[in-house]
Amino acid sequence: MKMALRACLRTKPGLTALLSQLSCSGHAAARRAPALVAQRSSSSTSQKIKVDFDQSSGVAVMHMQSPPVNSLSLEFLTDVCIALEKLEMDKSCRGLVVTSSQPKVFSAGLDILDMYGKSPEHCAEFWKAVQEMWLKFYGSNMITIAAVNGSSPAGGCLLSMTCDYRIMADNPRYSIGLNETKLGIVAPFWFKDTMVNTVGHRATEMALQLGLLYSPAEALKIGLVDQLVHEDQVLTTATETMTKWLAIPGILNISYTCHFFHLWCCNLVCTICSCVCQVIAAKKIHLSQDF
Ligand SMILES: CCCC/C=C\CC(=O)SCCNC(=O)CCNC(=O)[C@H](O)C(C)(C)COP(=O)(O)OP(=O)(O)OC[C@H]1O[C@@H](n2cnc3c(N)ncnc32)[C@H](O)[C@@H]1OP(=O)(O)O
Repeated sequence: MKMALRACLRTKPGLTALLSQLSCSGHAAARRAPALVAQRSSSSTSQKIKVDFDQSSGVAVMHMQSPPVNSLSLEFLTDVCIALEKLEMDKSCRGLVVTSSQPKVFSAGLDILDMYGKSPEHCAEFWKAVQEMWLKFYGSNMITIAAVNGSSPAGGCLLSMTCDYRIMADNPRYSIGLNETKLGIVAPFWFKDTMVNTVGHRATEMALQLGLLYSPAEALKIGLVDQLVHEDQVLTTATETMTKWLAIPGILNISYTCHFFHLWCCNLVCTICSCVCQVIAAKKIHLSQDF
């Protein structure tokens, strides 16, 4: 699925334009962008994101450093999008590892304080930033690996699922999953679709209906993560794994993408049809009650 968006971005200038319109240009441009210096190794830091880029390997590591739990606030999401945009523009950067600088937590998901009691304008901007993060990761031209070195509920799980590969710390105290139902929230359809593309329909159905959070071992079993390693090895394993992925010529990825893009389009059409059917059904019920 991620590959599909990537192919689409490569082949359809229209979508690229659409994505760049959706991109950080509004709120993000107003913020100071961390610069990536063209040298062998460089480091750029915003308040909440630190990016180390090794030019010799073409791999960048994005450290999320927003205490206490890397919750996805508007400010945090904006910094992530700016950093991603910068890396994307640098054609020498081919791989990205995302990890957390916070102990025990990869990301706690959407910042609940940024969603509660805020103006409609703030909520709209916040929600746009969430979608933008998803689009930028899923549509990235880079190979992306999530080094999940702590718990990763809800939006944190979504973030990891937008990556090509997930390595999680093998610590039973950590958990990962889309637990929105437990919070009394319905996960948006694109959260659901991202999970379907990762673990399949049945596992997603169970996970979402019950709002399940999985231990690392359970997550590995259903394919929510791809590999478990000792806590201290998460980042090194991610960079080693990246070498394998980058050894595959990018062109081969593209051929898979066409197939996945087709599936993604079908899925979107089905979702739209199902929404229309629900509206028609609701109207019919309403009319039949009138008579
Ligand atoms: C219409 C919307 C559709 C989309 C819907 C949902 C998507 C989402 O992502 S909603 C967010 C869901 N997130 C969660 O349910 C996670 C809740 N947090 C936790 O489970 C734990 O905090 C976590 C396992 C991440 C870490 O546990 P601990 O290490 O034990 O830390 P604490 O629980 O003590 O938390 C420390 C500190 O962080 C604050 N916190 C935690 N999560 C969030 C969050 N998502 N947003 C904002 N703040 C968060 C927590 O309140 C503590 O604050 P203080 O009490 O001030 O120290």
